[in-house]
Amino acid sequence: MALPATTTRRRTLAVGLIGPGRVGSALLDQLRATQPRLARAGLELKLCGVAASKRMWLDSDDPALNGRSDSAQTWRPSDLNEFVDHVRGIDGRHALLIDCSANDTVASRYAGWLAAGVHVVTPNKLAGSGPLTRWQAIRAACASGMRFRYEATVCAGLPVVQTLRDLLDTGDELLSVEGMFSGTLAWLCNRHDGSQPFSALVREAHTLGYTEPDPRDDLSGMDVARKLVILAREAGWPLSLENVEVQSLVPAELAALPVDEFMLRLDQLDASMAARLADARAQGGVLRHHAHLDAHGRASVKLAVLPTGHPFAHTRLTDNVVQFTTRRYRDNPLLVQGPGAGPEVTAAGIFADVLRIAEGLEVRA
Ligand SMILES: NC(=O)C1=CN([C@@H]2O[C@H](COP(=O)(O)OP(=O)(O)OC[C@H]3O[C@@H](n4cnc5c(N)ncnc54)[C@H](O)[C@@H]3O)[C@@H](O)[C@H]2O)C=CC1
Ligand SMILES: N[C@@H](CC=O)C(=O)O
Repeated sequence: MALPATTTRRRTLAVGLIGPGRVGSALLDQLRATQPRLARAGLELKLCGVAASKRMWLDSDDPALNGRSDSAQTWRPSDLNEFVDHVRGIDGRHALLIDCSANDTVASRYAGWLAAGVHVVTPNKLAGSGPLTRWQAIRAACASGMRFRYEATVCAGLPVVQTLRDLLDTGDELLSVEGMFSGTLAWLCNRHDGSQPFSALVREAHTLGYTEPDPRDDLSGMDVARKLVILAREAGWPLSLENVEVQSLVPAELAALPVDEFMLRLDQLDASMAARLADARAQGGVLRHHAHLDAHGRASVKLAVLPTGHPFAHTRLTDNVVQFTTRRYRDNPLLVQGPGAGPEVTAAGIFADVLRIAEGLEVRA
């Protein structure tokens, strides 16, 4: 539903952002830039705080701290309980937390926040793909009317979760999903032509904000496995990560290193990736990172050689492709395709979730 150009219906949503990294910062920029337009549409997204892993900012509520810094708003040590209490406020206002971290401890708090009357939006995949019981507790916590939205967990800003939701809510039945779900691997496959080492491309993808905070999550296939689990659960299938067959590109000796050390030893991937490229060319094909999920609970993620005439061979840059085969779309699957990684597009996916929640808010005095 489009925002009205102008309105007399005014709503305010108190917002707290957790994880001001690449995606979180892009979202803050977008929130700032769209404020006048939202105000005309009767919506105030009131940023009440930002929490990083070690410190947080709350909007000027501590006279002692503010006094010391000449009334400027001040950063202080991070404390999620204090942060959430502050965003909720004491006046029963509408409140929303946006988790832009990739942290499991933060994800483990969602059910409690929802139960306490706070909406949650996140691109963090760890709740949707983590322990099934935790996922079920989050869904159960929404029963009181709180909203939990996570569109950006699957293919960043592309409307994948919502498309599946709409299919199911209108009575369709999911039979299978296949496609390319990693923006990073799509970009790497498109750029890996032998003119520079694979490791240099991984570093560039990291700098561009396409990879996960730890790029091994992408290279190991785990990021895509998480997306399959999220989609499966959306369809009502009780899939967990251990049910997904995943082919990793990370050599065992690099798997457990601290991330900084892994980045220093990235060139250890170069020889095997050069060999895979040569093999694909010898077969007259291209490398593509491919995933598949079906109603029988089969789920797999792998780097495949596809013929050059295959539709997935003609994708560009970070393009993801998600192909839903359903009862209605059985002969000709429904496709969602486009850029699937990067701070800007991911932030826009999160922002759209925030607006969907805001749209449903009742006006409170
Ligand atoms: N980069 C992309 O294209 C996409 C990213 N995502 C997801 O978005 C999330 C953020 O990704 P990036 O911004 O790229 O990562 P990032 O590493 O740039 O930012 C993560 C932020 O979270 C903060 N953080 C970590 N632990 C925290 C804690 N306990 N409390 C508060 N803050 C904490 C870090 O300090 C950092 O500021 C991840 O969950 C990622 O999977 C989802 C779709 C696309
Ligand atoms: N690192 C992820 C970002 C989006 O989920 C990817 O490359 O797809």
